[in-house]
Amino acid sequence: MKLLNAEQIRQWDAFTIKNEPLSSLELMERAANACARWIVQNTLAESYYIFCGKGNNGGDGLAIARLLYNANKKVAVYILESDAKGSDDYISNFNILHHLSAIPIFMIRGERDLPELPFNCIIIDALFGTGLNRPLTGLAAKMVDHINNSIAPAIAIDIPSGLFGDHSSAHNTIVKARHTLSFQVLKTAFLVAENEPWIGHVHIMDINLHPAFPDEVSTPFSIINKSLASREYRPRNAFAHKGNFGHALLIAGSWGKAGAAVLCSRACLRTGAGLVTAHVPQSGVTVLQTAVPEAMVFPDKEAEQVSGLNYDLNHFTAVGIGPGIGTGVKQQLLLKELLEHIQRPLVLDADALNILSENKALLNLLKPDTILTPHPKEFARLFGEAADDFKRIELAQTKAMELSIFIVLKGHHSFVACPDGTGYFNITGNAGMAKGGSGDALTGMVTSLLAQGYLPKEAALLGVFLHGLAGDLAAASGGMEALLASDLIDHIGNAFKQL
Ligand SMILES: NC(=O)C1=CN([C@@H]2O[C@H](COP(=O)(O)OP(=O)(O)OC[C@H]3O[C@@H](n4cnc5c(N)ncnc54)[C@H](O)[C@@H]3O)[C@@H](O)[C@H]2O)[C@@H](O)CC1
Ligand SMILES: Nc1ncnc2c1ncn2[C@@H]1O[C@H](COP(=O)(O)OP(=O)(O)O)[C@@H](O)[C@H]1O
Ligand SMILES: [K+]
Repeated sequence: MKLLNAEQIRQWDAFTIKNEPLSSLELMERAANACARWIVQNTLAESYYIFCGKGNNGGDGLAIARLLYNANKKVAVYILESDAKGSDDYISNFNILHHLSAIPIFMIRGERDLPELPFNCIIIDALFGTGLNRPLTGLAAKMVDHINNSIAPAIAIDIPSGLFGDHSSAHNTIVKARHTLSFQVLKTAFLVAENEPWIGHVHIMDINLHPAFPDEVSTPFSIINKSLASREYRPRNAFAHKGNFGHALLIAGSWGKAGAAVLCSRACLRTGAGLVTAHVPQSGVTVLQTAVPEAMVFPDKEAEQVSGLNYDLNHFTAVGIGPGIGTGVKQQLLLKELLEHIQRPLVLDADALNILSENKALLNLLKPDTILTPHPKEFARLFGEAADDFKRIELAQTKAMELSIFIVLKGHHSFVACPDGTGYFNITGNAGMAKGGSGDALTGMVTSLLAQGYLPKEAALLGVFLHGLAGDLAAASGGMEALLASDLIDHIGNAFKQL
């Protein structure tokens, strides 16, 4: 699913108005209806304090006020006064509301006009939406501070006021919403960690924008959703044999970190690879053969670390390297040798990435379409710190293009930067996965898909989606706190079944 920017969402509104056709006021009514319905179904409050600007976001707020009143809720409306006369649809809704004398409307001209907010009210934030074009200052910023200083929860309409949809809002004054009710599609602002303090729980209201529009626009970003993942998925042929599903090689583990090799291998097998060989130090052999009897083991000549490649890499259909290997001289030499000789699809994770960070010249050895799976710290070590999350995403895209590789920037919404300049945000996964071992499972899963013949882009997108979905299914059955990477791996099968 394409990820549209604020301007494209505005164009989608206009396209719907022209082609459905309907009036913009009717579309606003549809949006307000969806929000009011959600508010009635999901909240119980003594009263609703609705803060409105004079643009269309404020128009939404005025319509919501009327609909909540019609649903027997106690409402009061506070309008941020400005020199602007207000958008047409704002004015129409203001006139309708004005005639309903039962709803009190207050104009806020100065700080003294700000109402006291009782603890048992709900604040509806309809001050600014996607039309925000600069950070809030003056009375608007004071109003937001006033909302944020209240203990009553705020529900933001479309986007918390003060937040930009498509770029960083660091240092802005922004409404801290408990819930955000947004329209039709996710905005980029909801996908980055730096906005977590403002957006609360995001709920997407379907307002039936015209389905033909997304096909007409091109966007660099997309969302990995179930339909995209299902399109990538290739079910197994009934007459298949293990030779059809490739042979994955995983180079992982060191003394005290044999678990990384176990998790990685198990995830690789659970994702469907025909054969899995783990190259581990000798100390890891018994651990691996006991914990994952389905995997074959290639014991290194060293006891505590992997140190060399004494086999033909062409024997394997895909290779994953990094989890728990350490960053010593021998591992550095091993990685260099691997990068020089490999002719197969490759995934680099964890310590393999840390070695690259300390030996940047190795980046030039990366073959096209290699997949790197850094978390934000590993990414910073590799490519430098970014000023904010949006800049980090931009940097990932630049580097993916420059080096012709895939970069899976891991996080709550992992971002897959592709060498063709496109990028994909994942929407599965949960905070239960924020625990050592989850990343090792991802390495095994992506390597497994590569081994089975999925193209690197397909493997990265499907792997990230299934990994998050398996985490979600595991969390649904055992809760987030208790979630182990092993539980995630045990749910990979159920994740496949949902495709
Ligand atoms: N037909 C449509 O276009 C629909 C629009 N919808 C709503 O319309 C919103 C967008 O409405 P608008 O484009 O009118 O924009 P806003 O309602 O976000 O308001 C923008 C207005 O505020 C001014 N402004 C921007 N930044 C400011 C700042 N920092 N300080 C003071 N003033 C500032 C702008 O000049 C503009 O006049 C969406 O977020 C959504 O809530 C929905 O009703 C769905 C349908
Ligand atoms: N809060 C979260 N929401 C969704 N996914 C998460 C969250 N925290 C971690 N993850 C996922 O778990 C994995 C953690 O990987 P990583 O940081 O490399 O950890 P590890 O120490 O297990 O290797 C990533 O795929 C990441 O996207
Ligand atoms: K808002």
